[in-house]
Amino acid sequence: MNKWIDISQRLRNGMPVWPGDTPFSYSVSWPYEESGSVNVGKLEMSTHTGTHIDAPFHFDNEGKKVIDLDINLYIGDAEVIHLPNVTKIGLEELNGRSLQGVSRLLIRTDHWTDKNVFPESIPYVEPEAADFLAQNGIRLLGLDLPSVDQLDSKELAAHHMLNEKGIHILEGLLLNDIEEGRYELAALPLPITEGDGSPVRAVIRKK
Ligand SMILES: Nc1ccccc1C(=O)C[C@H](N)C(=O)O
Ligand SMILES: [Zn+2]
Ligand SMILES: [Zn+2]
Repeated sequence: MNKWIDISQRLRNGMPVWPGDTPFSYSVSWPYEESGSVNVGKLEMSTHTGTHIDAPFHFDNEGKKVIDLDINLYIGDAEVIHLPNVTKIGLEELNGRSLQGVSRLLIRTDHWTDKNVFPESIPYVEPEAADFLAQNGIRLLGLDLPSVDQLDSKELAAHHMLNEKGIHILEGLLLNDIEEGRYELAALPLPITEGDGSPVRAVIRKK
């Protein structure tokens, strides 16, 4: 049996977040010395910190919230593909990839090299790719990038197109040393009732 591999960014003070968004903060708000029995921590963070999922409510006021998402999306077989040196993820880049019998696709671009700094530019998903992925049965798309759209995009064409095609989004994976192939994935969101997104602990295991 292969071992589970952690493909999540560590949540830590000072970690990079979307420009202008809430910095990640963990502190012990009620220390052992004061309570007499326990350390109790306190978190402040954006729901889009590190490795996380987007709920459709993130980009659509009428969209589903985290609690409405089917947990079955986030556990099961996944294919990892490596697309190094791409500036976009479109039909050309995905051409010839066999996605037979798998509904989760994780794309390793290696583009976000220094995970201590937010990237300046990233490859983005082309709307036509969403169509292709949906036709191939993909329901969850994960990337080693902080967005599926260009960082300065206001239209968020890829977010919307993926959502329209029934494809859910997982962002900020760590896939540096992960070779292509078939894995099992588990990346469950927290049950945040009104959530527009949620951090996840994403893990994979080679099949
Ligand atoms: N946190 C933000 C603040 C302002 C504008 C966008 C974001 C995002 O998080 C977008 C990104 N595509 C995301 O889903 O993580
Ligand atoms: Zn997000
Ligand atoms: Zn997003």
